[in-house]
Amino acid sequence: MLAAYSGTAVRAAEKSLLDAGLGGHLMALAAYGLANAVLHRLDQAYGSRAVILVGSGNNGGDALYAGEVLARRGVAVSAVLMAERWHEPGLAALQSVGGRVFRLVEDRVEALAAAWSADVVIDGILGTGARGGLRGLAAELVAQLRGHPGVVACDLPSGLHPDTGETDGPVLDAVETVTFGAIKAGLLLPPGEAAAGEISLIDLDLDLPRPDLQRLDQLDLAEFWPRPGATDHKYSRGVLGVVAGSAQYPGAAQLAVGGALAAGVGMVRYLGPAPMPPEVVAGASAIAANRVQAWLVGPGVADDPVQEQRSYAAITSGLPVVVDAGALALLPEAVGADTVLTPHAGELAALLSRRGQRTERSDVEREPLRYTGLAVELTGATVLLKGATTVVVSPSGAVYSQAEATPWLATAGSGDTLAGMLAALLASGVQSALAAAMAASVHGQAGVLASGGGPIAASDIAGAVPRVLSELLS
Ligand SMILES: NC(=O)C1=CN([C@@H]2O[C@H](COP(=O)(O)OP(=O)(O)OC[C@H]3O[C@@H](n4cnc5c(N)ncnc54)[C@H](OP(=O)(O)O)[C@@H]3O)[C@@H](O)[C@H]2O)[C@@H](O)CC1
Ligand SMILES: Nc1ncnc2c1ncn2[C@@H]1O[C@H](COP(=O)(O)OP(=O)(O)O)[C@@H](O)[C@H]1O
Ligand SMILES: [K+]
Repeated sequence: MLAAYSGTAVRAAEKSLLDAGLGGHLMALAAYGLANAVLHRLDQAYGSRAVILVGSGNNGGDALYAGEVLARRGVAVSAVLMAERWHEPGLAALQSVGGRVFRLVEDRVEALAAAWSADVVIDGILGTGARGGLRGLAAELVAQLRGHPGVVACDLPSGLHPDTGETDGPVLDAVETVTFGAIKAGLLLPPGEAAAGEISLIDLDLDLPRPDLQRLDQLDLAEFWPRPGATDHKYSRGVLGVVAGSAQYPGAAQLAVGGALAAGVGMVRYLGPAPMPPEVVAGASAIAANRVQAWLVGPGVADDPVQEQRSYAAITSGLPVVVDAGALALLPEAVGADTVLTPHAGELAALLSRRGQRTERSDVEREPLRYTGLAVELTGATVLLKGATTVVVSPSGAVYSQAEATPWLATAGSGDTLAGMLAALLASGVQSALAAAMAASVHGQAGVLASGGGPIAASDIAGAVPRVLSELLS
């Protein structure tokens, strides 16, 4: 499990060490970690060139001391002072080993040329002390360096909000971010997380609280994915009730049920008009509440009053329920954490607008964590926001982000499959936010496996799920 923290939490954890006079020691550890990561990227240190973009705070200080280490190893190092102030001892250390210095206000052209001809550009402009994004000349230089293949970010890409992943102004895409003390949550959150590249953590032995964000890995999935025991039978594994599809949209129901069966559930009971595979119990007009452990409602139900009525009954049944697609519009005033909403950005904007918070899709795309949290606050539900990186927020404050997916998953019906997989986990008794993160991860991995780098149809995703799971669980 990757654990990530807000910038504030990391700074608070550092405080006792700083109070004990260990600030210089921490900076030295950070600088060595950063320099080592850069050295790993260079074929050989001697004869390579590095340019350091230096902001006014300690982030610039870390980068300058890393520059000193690199220069001692034979790298030709130049620093570009981006602001009117800089970390004086750090600059003196770099100059003492022959580092060159440019000042952005005076030497823009030379600084830009040096950066473009450098093997590595270290982005040390802003770290956890930033307020807002890059402005003025710094923003211009960074925009002119867009596409540089050798950017290594110091602690985080400058201009990326450490807590939220939001960006305000240009951000330089890094191949690697060397982050200090703890992974910052913003490095794992859309829309800015892609700028971080590969993430390396330099341990500073901080005493950290509960993480602000978690990302599940393969070991977590293997631990938490339900597997039947020798004494299990179909009812003990969990029975899922599904209200999906309509005469107009039968396919959504088939994909959702396909997702649930692939994820592994004891039985699916289906309400609706879509043709179902033989393993599904279908045909009843209602299902007594005690005959299922969880519900999935919504895919393909819009504009079918009977399906909408059934969806509403399931949502208000008190059982765990996944509310997807058309059923999002049927949500009562308040629900509980066992209700999991699965909107994409457009559906989340519509949901918030119905609750009196006028929101556009572009707002959600700019600040996904904030608007997902707002939906949790306004509904009481656990919310999974779909996208290239999927974000899950629960009323308990737990936040997950999963980024296994491929853009080939952006195909009609892909979300129906995800909803089915998630609902299967709820029926098996997995706690809702964890189930949401697990479903997003395995859905993403199944998409990657099914795609193999080329296009997929939604039904291919469910087809690949058992292979992903058998690899995980064996
Ligand atoms: N604490 C520790 O022990 C350790 C900390 N470590 C390192 O310290 C980093 C945090 O350092 P930090 O607190 O000095 O802040 P930092 O991110 O360098 O930038 C703030 C400076 O930039 C300025 N500024 C702000 N916003 C701006 C904007 N939008 N555009 C332009 N300028 C802006 C602001 O100046 P002001 O405007 O306030 O005059 C201020 O001077 C952290 O990320 C990690 O790398 C590690 O060494 C481990 C030990
Ligand atoms: N660019 C992307 N990269 C990776 N995954 C994506 C991307 N766009 C969408 N997805 C994933 O594909 C699925 C699309 O769901 P959704 O929009 O609900 O489709 P539908 O409603 O047609 O089923 C989600 O799981 C989402 O996370
Ligand atoms: K930085």
